[in-house]
Amino acid sequence: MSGRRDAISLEEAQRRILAWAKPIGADEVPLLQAQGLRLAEAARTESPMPAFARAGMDGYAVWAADLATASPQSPVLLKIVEGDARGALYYSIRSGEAMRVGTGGPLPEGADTVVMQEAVSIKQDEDGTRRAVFLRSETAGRHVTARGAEAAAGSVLIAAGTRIGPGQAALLASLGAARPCVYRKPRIVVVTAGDDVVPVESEPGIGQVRNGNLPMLRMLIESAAGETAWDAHVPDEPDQAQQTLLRGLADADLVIVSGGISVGDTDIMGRLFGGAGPGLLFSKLAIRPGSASSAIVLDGKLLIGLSGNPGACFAGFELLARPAIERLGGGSGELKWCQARLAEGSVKSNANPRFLRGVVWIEGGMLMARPCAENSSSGLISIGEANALLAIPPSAEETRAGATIDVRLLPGWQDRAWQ
Ligand SMILES: Nc1nc2c(c(=O)[nH]1)N[C@H]1C(S)=C(S)[C@@H](COP(=O)(O)OP(=O)(O)OC[C@H]3O[C@@H](n4cnc5c(N)ncnc54)[C@H](O)[C@@H]3O)O[C@H]1N2
Ligand code: MOO
Repeated sequence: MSGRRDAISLEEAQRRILAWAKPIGADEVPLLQAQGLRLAEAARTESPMPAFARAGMDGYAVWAADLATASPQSPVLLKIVEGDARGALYYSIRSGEAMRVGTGGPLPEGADTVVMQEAVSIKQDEDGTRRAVFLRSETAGRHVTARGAEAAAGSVLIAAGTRIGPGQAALLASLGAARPCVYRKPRIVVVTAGDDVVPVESEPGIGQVRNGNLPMLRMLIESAAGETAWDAHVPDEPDQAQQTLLRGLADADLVIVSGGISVGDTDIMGRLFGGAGPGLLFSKLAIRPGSASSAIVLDGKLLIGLSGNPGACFAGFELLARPAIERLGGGSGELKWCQARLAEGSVKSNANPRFLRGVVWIEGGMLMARPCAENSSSGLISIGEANALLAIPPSAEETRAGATIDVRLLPGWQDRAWQ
């Protein structure tokens, strides 16, 4: 058996994965536990935002027209009427009056403007009446946020599917959403495979390596807002591998396998992808690295097979597993690309698109990119160095410095981009 498999394009592979993956359900959770999850229902405001016209400064609420003629030579004096200490929700002023207001407090009815207290002096008449003295006119509406200035009643403030971060938390809290309804966190089982892979605590024998893909995949899953239900390592023993996979499929929303997926004699997972069974989505991709990536639906669950080669495993996760996890968690799963200028040297093109681990940075307001050294499928160091995947289009020629290429920014890419 040659083990020959038909390659499909990355776009087609992503389409097949996303056609299968659907959000797995939604729950109400305490607001703080919603961090990083996606909102399942749009958040609306029932009242206008803000709900009342609000003072932007500590000072005096006035009717701006009263100050039209104010100047140092001809001050305008307005009678101070009393509000409460924090503002004057139930108070109103008339022409000729001013009222003390605090930052964030409601504007009294009749007022349209706030004058900062630094620009106002107070004068007391003999009968005890206090007057505010204004030396300048003021534009109507100054230092006032109108009722509904941010949003009208009934507006959608956060669209369904939005990931919840600090800004969304502030908004949800202001709406009283103590337990927002969010898409469930996808539960993932990670299975690494191969007699040649030993636990991190062990001393590798000849031809063996430590299991670096396991912590890498677990952290990648975390960065995609998924959670690892459990992980396991299986030796090159088909029955054990099958048992583990079946258990994984029963427990998880998605199973990710690393290693043993190719056509070699010991590639136990590869046998799964070798036949063209009904659930097989693909078993080879026309990309480098990551060409051995595979996917199959078994027992109604998705199983993604990634290369054991660390660099290819990483690329396969970013291009296939991340979109699947995003989609299961209520996102679109669509990978966004932007453009960067290739900074130095030239990059060898291939008959298939290449997705190189690279570094992007900002220089003169432009996004620049360079591939990491040792960008092979088995490369390890470049995974830690990369903050982007650089898409090198297929071509007979090399891609030269100065060319504009598509780049996929990796989570936390800014940390490096500004260094
Ligand atoms: N005749 C063919 N051979 C290969 C093909 C092919 O189409 N025809 N595809 C090649 C490509 S592309 C890749 S990528 C690899 C995929 O191999 P496997 O996924 O089966 O990976 P393994 O053989 O299990 O391991 C490869 C390599 O990676 C190391 N490894 C494995 N697991 C881990 C781990 N958890 N942590 C760290 N390193 C790991 C392992 O020691 C091997 O060195 O197949 C090509 N061959
Ligand atoms: O999946 Mo393999 O990486 O193309 O090296």
